[in-house]
Amino acid sequence: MSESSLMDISSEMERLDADCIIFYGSETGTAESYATRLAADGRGRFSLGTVVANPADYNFDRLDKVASDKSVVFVLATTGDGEPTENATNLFDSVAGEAPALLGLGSSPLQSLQFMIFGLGDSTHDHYNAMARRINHALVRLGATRIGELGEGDDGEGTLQEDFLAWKEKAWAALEHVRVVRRTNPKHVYALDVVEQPCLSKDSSTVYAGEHDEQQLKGSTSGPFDSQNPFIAPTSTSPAATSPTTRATTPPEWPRNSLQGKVPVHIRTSSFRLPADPLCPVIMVGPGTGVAPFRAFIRERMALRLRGAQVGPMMLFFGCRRLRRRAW
Ligand SMILES: Cc1cc2nc3c(=O)[nH]c(=O)nc-3n(C[C@H](O)[C@H](O)[C@H](O)COP(=O)(O)O)c2cc1C
Repeated sequence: MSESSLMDISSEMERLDADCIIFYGSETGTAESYATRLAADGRGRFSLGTVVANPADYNFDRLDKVASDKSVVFVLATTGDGEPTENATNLFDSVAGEAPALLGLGSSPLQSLQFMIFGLGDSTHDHYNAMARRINHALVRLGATRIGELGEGDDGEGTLQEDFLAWKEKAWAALEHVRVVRRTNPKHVYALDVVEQPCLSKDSSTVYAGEHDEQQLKGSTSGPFDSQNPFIAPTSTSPAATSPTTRATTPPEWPRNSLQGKVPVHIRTSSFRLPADPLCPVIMVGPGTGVAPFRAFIRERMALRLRGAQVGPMMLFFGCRRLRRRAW
């Protein structure tokens, strides 16, 4: 795109009535999907007008024009040898290049800009998260104020997802301190009745504890848990293997302080399903928590088999970077 056809950020935010623009620098799509999730989160939780934007389409030389009641978010992967992704090169040149045009506007041209930033990187590379670090440094040098921490997700340690989720919560909390944002009740939250069954323990064969994520295994999530600070138990259920009344079981460490007869459950629907034909052979590759739906697939076919149905062969490949991370 030629320089003249690049869009002006502040006019575009005005046109779209956006409170928050989220730029992603992405080579293989992860940063883009995180930006999209962040935008949905901001809309759902705070009714923020969020827009996801490709930096390749925008002119960053006039970042100073962004109004002080707006927020700019950067979700940036590092590629090459500590380089910006292809779609973020103009962002990099305008903000962190050798002679940013913005510097021609004075010593602190971005003093009214407030930004949030999360980097995606891999600590096995020499220039870990170089893109987010350099953009963060350059923006602060140009006078901008960061909201929350500089988030760093580590693909090398396999904690990208957990790092992102942890950063996101802190970043939203920081935004609440500097902006008048009101939390809204998230959609798709169901209040399920809690039925105490003292005869059950965590070792009972009918109790399924879900897949714990990295933070829960480390014990770094803490209550009180509610819809704004959810206790996440990534899990997947098989309709053939479970009855409607016992389908959801709480993990043994479920925070009992939040159970007052009802438990709010946010169900994220997915279109990820077994093939309709039960005879179809299935090869499943599920590293990390990605193995959760496959466990349900296997239980589904086991249940069908126990009922006398013919089912196709299944192969599951589970991978993780280190033996000690093998949670299951
Ligand atoms: C070819 C290549 C080069 C990379 N170089 C770096 C690097 O220098 N520093 C770093 O922290 N991460 C590096 N990474 C890791 C990526 O930033 C990380 O995997 C990120 O999640 C990719 O996000 P994306 O899917 O949005 O492109 C590299 C990844 C690839 C594939």
